[in-house]
Order: sequence, then C-alpha cells, then structure tokens
Amino acid sequence: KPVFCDKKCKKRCSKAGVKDRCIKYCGICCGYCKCVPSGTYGNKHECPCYRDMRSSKGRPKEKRKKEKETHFVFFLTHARDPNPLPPPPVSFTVAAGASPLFRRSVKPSCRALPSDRLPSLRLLDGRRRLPGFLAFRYPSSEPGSKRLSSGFSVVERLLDKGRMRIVGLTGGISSGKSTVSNLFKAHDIPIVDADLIARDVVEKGTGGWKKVVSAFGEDILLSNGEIDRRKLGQIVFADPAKRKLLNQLLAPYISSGILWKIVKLWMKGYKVIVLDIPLLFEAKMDRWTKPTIVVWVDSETQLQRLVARDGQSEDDARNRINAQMALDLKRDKADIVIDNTGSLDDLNQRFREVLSEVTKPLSWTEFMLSRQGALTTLVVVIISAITCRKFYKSGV
Ligand SMILES: CC(C)(COP(=O)(O)OP(=O)(O)OC[C@H]1O[C@@H](n2cnc3c(N)ncnc32)[C@H](O)[C@@H]1O)[C@@H](O)C(=O)NCCC(=O)NCCS
Ligand SMILES: Nc1ncnc2c1ncn2[C@@H]1O[C@H](COP(=O)(O)OP(=O)(O)OP(=O)(O)O)[C@@H](O)[C@H]1O
Repeated sequence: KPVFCDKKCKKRCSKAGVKDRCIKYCGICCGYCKCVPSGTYGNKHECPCYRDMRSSKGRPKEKRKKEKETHFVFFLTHARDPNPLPPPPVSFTVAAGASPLFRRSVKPSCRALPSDRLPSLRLLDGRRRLPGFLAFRYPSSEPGSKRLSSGFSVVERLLDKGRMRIVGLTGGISSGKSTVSNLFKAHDIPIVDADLIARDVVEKGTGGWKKVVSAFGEDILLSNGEIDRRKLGQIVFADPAKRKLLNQLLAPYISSGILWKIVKLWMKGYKVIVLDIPLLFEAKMDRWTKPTIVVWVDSETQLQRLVARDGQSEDDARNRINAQMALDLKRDKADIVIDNTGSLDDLNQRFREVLSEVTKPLSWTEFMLSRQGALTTLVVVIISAITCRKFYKSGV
C-alpha cells in the first residue's frame, strides 16, 4: 500500500458515518488503485479504478456517508454593493430535506426555483438569515465552481460586509493621487486624505498652529492670523532641516488625525478604505496598508503638471519634487502601480482594473482587523470566560 494512503483516507473519511469502516475500505481501494479521490465525498471520476471497486457482494467498497447530501452552487453578491463585482461561484454542501432555505432573504427575482427545491445551508444554522445577499443557483457542474471544504470559508464570504481593507495610495507631488482618489470616491470608497488632515491640524488656534508659529515665527502668518501656506512652503521646501522640523512638529497631530478617521470609518463598518498619503513610504506607514498603490508619472510630465496646476516657478516646483523620495523608488516599493503619464481616459481604464483588485474578497487577516472581526473575537473571549468560570465553579 502506498505511504500516502493512510493520510488521504483519513481525510477522505473524516466525515463518514462509520469512520473505521470507511478507512478500512478506502485503504484497500487505495492500495489497489494507488489513488484516492479528493474531498470527503464524490469526485470518484478522479480515480475510476477506486470508483468501480466492488465487494464480494457486488456493492461499492467505499461506504457512503449516512447523511444524504446534495451539491449546489450559489453565486453570492452583496445586494447593497453599488458596484458588485462578481465573486467566484461558491459551492455549498447541503443536507437533503433540511428546513426551507433563507427564503425570506432571497430576493424575489432569484426565486426561480420552486420553494421546496430550495435547500437550507447546512453550514449555517437553520435560523440564520442572510440579509443583504442575493443568491443565484447554478448547477454544480458550472465551470469554476469550487467545493469548499469547511464552513469557515463559507462564513468568511458571508461576513464580507464587516471586513476592512486599508489601501495605501501614494505617489509624487502632482503625480495624480487626488485624481485617483476622486475616482475611488466616485465608487463610494471612502478616502482618508492626509493633505486635508495636515491642513486641519494647523488651523488658527490649534495645537499644531501654536507649535508651527513658535518654531517659524509670526512672519509666516497672514493678516487674519492663519498660516501663509505658500510662504511656509517656500521656506520648508528650500531647506531640508526646516522641512524636517515642520514634519516632526506636525507628525503626531497628522498621525492621530489619520487614526481617528480610520476608527470612525471602521465603526461605520466600511470594508475598503483608501489612505491617500503623499509621504506614505517616508513616514513608514506602508506597513499598515495592503495593497499599496503608487501613482507614477515620468519626471517631465510631473514637473509640467505641477507648474500648470500651482502656477509656481519651475525652481519652486523642482524643490517640492526633490523634497520627496524619488518616484521611481516608490514605484519599486508598490504592490500596484498606476502609470498616469497618459491621458485621463487611460487613467480611467487602468483604474477599473485596480478597483477590481482592491475590492476582491478580503483575507482572514483583514477580517480580523475589521469591526466584525474584533466583535467576533470579543464574543469568543466572553463566551470562553463564561464557560471557564462555570467550569471552575462546578469544579469547586
Ligand atoms: C508646507 C505646507 C504648509 C505647504 O502647503 P501647500 O498648501 O502649499 O501644499 P499642500 O499642503 O497642499 O501639499 C501639496 C503637496 O506637497 C507635498 N508635501 C507636503 N508636505 C510635504 C513634506 N513635509 N515633505 C514632502 N512633501 C510634502 C505633498 O505631495 C502634498 O500633496 C504643507 O504642505 C504642510 O504643512 N506640510 C507639512 C505637513 C505634511 O507633512 N503634509 C503631508 C501629509 S503626509
Ligand atoms: N492623466 C492626466 N492627464 C492630464 N492631467 C492630469 C492627469 N492626471 C492628473 N492630472 C492633472 O495633474 C495635476 C496634478 O494631479 P493631482 O492634483 O491629482 O496630483 P496629486 O498627486 O494629488 O498632487 P499633490 O501631491 O500636490 O496633492 C492636476 O492639475 C490634475 O488635473
């Protein structure tokens, strides 16, 4: 008998009604056929020799599971998603004859099947409803259908609503970050804009304002007491030491402002947010974002666009460009690069590809960082604590 038989048969029989018997016959078949079908049931076409083996009484060697199962494939999408991207079809194993499906939560348009033929999801408890999800039924032979091995993966998809992904958006000055973040906004993806936060934290009378005025003097103020941003810009972008000082003074305010915005969006249950931070890599904040998008342009286009937009001299524009990490270096660090050297139409086209990348189903790590993940952990901790307490008391 090949060495892999024991391991494969153990897996194959993990859900069998009479496990020992299943393992025994699976071992015999595997020894003879050198092959075990994948999954815990079916797929016997993978090993025709195994499938066709019969006992002396002419019955199939492999014992069927006691519980009769039917295999359905559903296509789930979020009903409230304004721009639903089709996830891959999800296949569920359902118990035949189980209580009626989440009939109430399935949209009328999806009730093409007679209600008695709608199965219930065995992997969820019978009372559980799936508000907000549309379910489309496909035959299990549909190409691309995938049988999920555990309820975990199914639940992961169903809880999609509560997860969160923090996408980093960065680039060079005037490379097109704001243009891209506007496209995200148009698709209802919230943006945390570090430039806006950096403005808020130096508003007249704030802590940031006081620190900047005491470091740079009242010469940088306008007549109304607000900071003259153009003047301060000319000072700091021409002098690295002064820029460093300004960064150090404002960093705590900016980072707590960013954090606070993320927490607010997290509490609202957003699943994808975009952090638009020009200095994402310089401030080493890219460790918190995944994926990280860099909007790249060639240096000539960058200079031209900056001069055209801000109406400043080429020297001032160059100072600003040189105040940041080289854009080519940022491009090398990116997970996703958007080349914005072309037209706005080209940008739109590339953006659509990036959008589908960014909104693809979330990983477990991302889920655990979400509001729903945190609540799940909290509930598990509370239940464990109560169980332990009861156990401890009964022991005493
Ligand atoms: C120097 C200031 C007053 C100039 O203001 P101004 O209105 O002219 O520019 P604005 O704030 O719109 O920034 C425009 C672009 O400059 C670049 N930039 C801004 N600050 C910096 C900096 N410290 N280092 C390098 N680049 C910077 C960014 O690409 C930004 O998108 C302002 O940029 C500022 O307060 N900067 C320090 C705060 C900061 O680090 N901001 C970046 C947020 S991560
Ligand atoms: N593909 C494009 N074609 C032509 N112009 C563009 C394109 N993308 C952006 N622009 C223009 O280039 C300028 C800079 O773009 P944008 O303001 O989005 O850059 P940014 O990276 O957000 O800049 P900053 O770092 O200063 O915040 C803007 O005037 C914008 O309209």
